[in-house]
Amino acid sequence: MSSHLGSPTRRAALSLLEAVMTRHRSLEEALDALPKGIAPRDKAAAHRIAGAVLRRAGSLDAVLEPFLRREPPSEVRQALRMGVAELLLLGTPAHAAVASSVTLVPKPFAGLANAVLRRVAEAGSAALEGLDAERLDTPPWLWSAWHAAYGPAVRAIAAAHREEAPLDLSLAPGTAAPEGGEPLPTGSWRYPPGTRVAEMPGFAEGGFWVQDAAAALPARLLDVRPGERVLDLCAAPGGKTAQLAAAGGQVVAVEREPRRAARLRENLARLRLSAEVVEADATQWDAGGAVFDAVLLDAPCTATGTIRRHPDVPYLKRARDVGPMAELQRALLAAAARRVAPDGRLVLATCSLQQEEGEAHAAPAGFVADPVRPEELPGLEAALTAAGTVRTRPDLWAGRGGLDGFFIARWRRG
Ligand SMILES: C[S@@+](CC[C@H](N)C(=O)[O-])C[C@H]1O[C@@H](n2cnc3c(N)ncnc32)[C@H](O)[C@@H]1O
Repeated sequence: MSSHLGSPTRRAALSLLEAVMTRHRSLEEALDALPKGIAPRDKAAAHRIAGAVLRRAGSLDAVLEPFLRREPPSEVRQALRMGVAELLLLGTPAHAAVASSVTLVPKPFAGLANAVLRRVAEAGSAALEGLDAERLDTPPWLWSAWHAAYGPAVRAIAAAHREEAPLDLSLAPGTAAPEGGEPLPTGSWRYPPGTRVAEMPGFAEGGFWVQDAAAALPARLLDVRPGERVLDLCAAPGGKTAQLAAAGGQVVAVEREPRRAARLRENLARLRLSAEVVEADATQWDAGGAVFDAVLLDAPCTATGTIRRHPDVPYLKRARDVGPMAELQRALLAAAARRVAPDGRLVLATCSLQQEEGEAHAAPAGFVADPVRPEELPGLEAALTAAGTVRTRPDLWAGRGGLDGFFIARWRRG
């Protein structure tokens, strides 16, 4: 982080943190709500600072703890967290990190901020030593749920959430990968964290789209052949619709939110792929009796598998959200099953690490498991469960930049 980043960046970072941590808005919404005049470079830098604070807030608070006798106002706490993050995580020179955080707090707190951050700067990275960072930076309800589901691997999952995720691309058939990437055994291409896709050569021409390597698996496992009738339920922004259309499917894509459906159409237009986009609630949609050879349900979920990419998720979701989400998924799964042709197949995917939203889902009535085979998951055999479903986790492919956490099940009419 360069030392000359001015206050527009830090003011923007502070407003992002207030939006997410105090008002429980998503980081994406908060980024959209930043003043229009802010330069893209400042916006990206603000995003990076806010991301570092969201990922490590528990550790940052533990560093601040000895210096705070009473709870400061929320904006002061955020400015202090930002200062500590810049000092200890982002490599900002001490004088710039201290001075800029001090200017963010109301006058009566300037002395406190200055004194605290100087002390932290003196301690340097030693201030983080000995902390149980994995636990501190994970909300207790997620820690317990993951411990119950994955045992000691909870620590590796939490550690993976500290790292910024790489950029993964899916390529349309016949497209050459942009320079600087690494091919992954499952077919995606991986680029270093922070790579800006819209600036990559070929983006406007539409040969590729952003999609985590794990997010690319569900559509691949549906194994669509050219000309098949394919239904994509809960489709926007359309990464999976694009895969299904690129495989030659005659795709109907159903999405409930009009703004998201509009984005899906824009994305398909950029990619020069076609699908019939239907704006409807998939549980209510009247398909007029139509059935499909292959149905993909990428159901809405708590998204706890995407914390690496969305460090705001732990501040937006609560333990009590999981049950109702699983209930909605069951309703969507029943609706999806009704649209499967007599010899058709069905894939369910959720980007959650919560087992209620994954392993707990039973085959719909009249369906049997269509177990995924190891050769369908090259390099990712560890993600295959005994039941023939797929469970990816952020700590898989650890030396390679990790993966989002997905659950995938495949069934066919029995
Ligand atoms: C996990 S996201 C889908 C991501 C998408 N499949 C992709 O690959 O880009 C879930 C989507 O489901 C939509 N959704 C939620 N409930 C729905 C419903 N009842 N019917 C249709 N779409 C729904 C949400 O608006 C959201 O766009």
